[in-house]
Amino acid sequence: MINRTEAEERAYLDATTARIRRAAEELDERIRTAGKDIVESKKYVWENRAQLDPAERAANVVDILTAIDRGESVAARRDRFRKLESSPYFGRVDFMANDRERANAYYIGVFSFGEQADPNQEIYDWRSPVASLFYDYAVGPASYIAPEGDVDGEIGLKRQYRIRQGRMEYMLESAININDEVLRKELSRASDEKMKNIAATIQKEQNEIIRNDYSHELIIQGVAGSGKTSVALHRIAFLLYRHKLTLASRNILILSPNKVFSDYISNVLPELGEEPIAELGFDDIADRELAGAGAYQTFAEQVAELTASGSASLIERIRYKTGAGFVRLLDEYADQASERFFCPADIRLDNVYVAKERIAETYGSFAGLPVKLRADRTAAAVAGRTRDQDGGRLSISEANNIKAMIRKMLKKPKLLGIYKDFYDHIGKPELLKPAKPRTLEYSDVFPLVYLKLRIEGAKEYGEVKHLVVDEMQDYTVVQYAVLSLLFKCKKTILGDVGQSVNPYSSSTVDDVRQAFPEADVVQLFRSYRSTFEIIEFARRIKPDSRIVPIERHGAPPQTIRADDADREASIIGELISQFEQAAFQTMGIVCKTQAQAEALHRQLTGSGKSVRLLDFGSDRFYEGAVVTTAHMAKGLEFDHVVVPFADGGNYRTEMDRCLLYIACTRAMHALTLTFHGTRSPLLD
Ligand SMILES: Nc1ncnc2c1ncn2[C@@H]1O[C@H](COP(=O)(O)OP(=O)(O)OP(=O)(O)O)[C@@H](O)[C@H]1O
Repeated sequence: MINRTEAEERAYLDATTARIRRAAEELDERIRTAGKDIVESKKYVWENRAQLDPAERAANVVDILTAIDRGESVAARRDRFRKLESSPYFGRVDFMANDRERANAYYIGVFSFGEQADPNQEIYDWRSPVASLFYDYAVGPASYIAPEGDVDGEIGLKRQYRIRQGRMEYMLESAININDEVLRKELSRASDEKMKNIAATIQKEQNEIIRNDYSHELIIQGVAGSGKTSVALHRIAFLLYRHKLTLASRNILILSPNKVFSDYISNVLPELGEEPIAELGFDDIADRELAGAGAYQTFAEQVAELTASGSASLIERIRYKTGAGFVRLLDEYADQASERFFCPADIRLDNVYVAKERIAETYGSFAGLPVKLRADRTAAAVAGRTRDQDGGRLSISEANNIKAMIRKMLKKPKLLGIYKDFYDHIGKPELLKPAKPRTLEYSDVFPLVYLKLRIEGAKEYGEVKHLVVDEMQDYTVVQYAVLSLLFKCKKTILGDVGQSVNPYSSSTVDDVRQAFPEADVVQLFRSYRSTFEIIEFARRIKPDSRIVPIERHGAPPQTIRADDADREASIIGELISQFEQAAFQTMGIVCKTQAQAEALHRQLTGSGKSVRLLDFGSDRFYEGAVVTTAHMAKGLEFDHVVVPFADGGNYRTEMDRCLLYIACTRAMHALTLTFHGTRSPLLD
């Protein structure tokens, strides 16, 4: 066995970092030489431009571009080596395959490094087949799936390391699975400005999801803090590694709830050596599909309206339009509207006659296609088959004439007209009510998009080969129906039905499955973000949650009663001052409504506190103290969370319960609630 003792491990680490440094320096040299060559080649082309013929010039340009490409990929490798130099590996498994006589020590890192010839000198990428031993097994019998088949054997040793700046901070030997002690140490650290990779401490139940390469659609239902987002991003990194030749970062798209969240998660893939992936919001989809169709409310505006007041008729409209039966009604209407919009008539030209019955019959044979395509196909088919009165083929101009006449038989009203007609058709015109003059309510936006796609046809996002949908509970059945038309690719869909910010239009796992009946579903119950005490506290707010805390302890959450509103604001001010003295990086003051957040932010900054407002207009996550709403804070986390206005008037309904639960579960290490008046009954 190599490197038995800690001293040997430290010497091995020094030797390894030195090898990596040398390799990085060699690459530096190659980059410098390549850079010089490129400059020389450019100079040559420029100086000889008069003598070179166009073909030679083009060939030279291609050479230069290829050299630049090559240089960039060498630079990317060099950057990976530089990162490795600081932290080459985090784990080790000694594994002896049954058909071998000796065990190999496999060191596992974020990237691979070394010569294939000697496994003991190599660092294995955490996504490589052999690395799965590290995540899935304790010491004892184990197996992994290699490209050539299953490899069975025995793990004799498992170690974990924390190495930073080339220095080993600790090393732990574990007979059991990824050591709880290491995980606890990792989770106890103060937060960063951005989400970090978890490659060193991926848990077995998470690893199974990350390495799932077979599900076309995978739904991850996980409690707050169970690592869903982290797991989804690591799964993407895994798939990019496994399918290098066919899948690239540009083929992956994440549908994210807002720009702050996108910014927050943006470091994970680059840390894992992959390019960042593109992100899109449902608002972008609406903008793309409804360009020119008129104004509409945004999701944020709907949430603001609901959290501030939420009239019974608004709630009824939202409920109706997000119910499972609603997509069926839209489908039925789209099917028959396609028939209604097409009005065949006899065609009579000098020497040609086409009966309307023939046109109708041809149109019928293209049932199922979007109307415009259906009319085009009908026009082409009828014009191609028609003969003149003498039995001869039609001239080109006659055929074009007939095609144009048939296309005109499609009497499709404008999109909004169709949508209004839909409500008349189902006998519920009162359900279409503008949010303000000439502005559609948010609950109408995606039914309208869906109807448009069904009637006019969907233009898919062709380059996308994998779609990640985060916060799945906040999208409606209709939105999933829209996704199923626009994205036929593989999908990872994740969320938590217990964390809906909009209970009147949220989706359950079953709702999502209606759109993707073949989807596989996995569930996560262990929560990693918060201390045991914070999770116990959150569980009181939502007793039906199946959240399981991990054994990491901290101060019990505090609920502070103030005498009045001014006193409450000054208590929050004091908490900010304490935070500034503490070792924490982030503090989230999480309000229920946007109006409350704005007012509190004004008050705090007015009294000289350094605190930012995080709202729907924000586009990045900040360190320090921020005032925000539960809706915005979804998916984020803070070292210390303060929940102001936790009184019975502010938090009382079932929707408030969800918002309060979301706010509390954003806390990693400390949680404080403040109120004046009566304490919210949801806390007891
Ligand atoms: N295996 C792990 N090792 C270390 N940290 C982990 C692990 N799994 C999750 N975490 C940490 O737990 C926190 C929560 O993770 P993440 O945000 O991915 O969870 P989530 O399920 O998406 O949360 P939520 O739904 O509440 O927003 C993060 O700080 C993440 O780094």
